[in-house]
Amino acid sequence: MEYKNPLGVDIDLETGVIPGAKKLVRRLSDLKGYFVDEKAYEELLKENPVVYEVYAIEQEEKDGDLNFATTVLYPGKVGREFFFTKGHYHSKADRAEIYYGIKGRGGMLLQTPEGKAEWIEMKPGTVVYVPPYWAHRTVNTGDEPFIFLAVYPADAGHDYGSIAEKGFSKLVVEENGEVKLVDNPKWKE
Ligand SMILES: O=P(O)(O)OC[C@H]1O[C@](O)(CO)[C@@H](O)[C@@H]1O
Ligand SMILES: [Fe+2]
Repeated sequence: MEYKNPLGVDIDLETGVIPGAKKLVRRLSDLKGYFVDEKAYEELLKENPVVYEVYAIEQEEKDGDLNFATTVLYPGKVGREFFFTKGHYHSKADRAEIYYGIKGRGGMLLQTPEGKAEWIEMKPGTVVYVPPYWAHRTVNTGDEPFIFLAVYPADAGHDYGSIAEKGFSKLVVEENGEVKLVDNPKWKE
């Protein structure tokens, strides 16, 4: 029987970097059509800031194996919408996921395929259980990088389709200095 080698790796708790991980960078230009305020999007696109970076250690997409990744989600807004990750369902829809807050302030927006949304605030030490079938997006509501770890089935996959098309049923915005969940005007049942 051939066994894979165990791995121990230290996450840099200040920067979120995982040594030896695959790095993925998402700039504002990778998020075209995701933010509601298109005018504000076009304006900020002139700087095309990095919105988030992912450091992932991923296995072959086999049932029963696990991936883990840190995401460094930078502070910022497009109009009144806080910076967020694209958000996705899993290609194998019944795969769950665990998130763990490492640094900064933010939260997770989750939603069922029917559009029922939940918001879970996250700070260092928060563990979030993402149940099977729920789409999930992380949002930086603070003014420093929001860093978290995610552990997910190696065969979960990422289904971006319907979120890229319709977004989530709720937006996470700043209103009078508060974090508010408001209905997404673009959301069509
Ligand atoms: O894939 P998204 O929605 O852009 O999120 C960024 C990353 O966050 C994770 O959910 C966990 O780090 C990755 O699976 C994903 O690629
Ligand atoms: Fe996921």
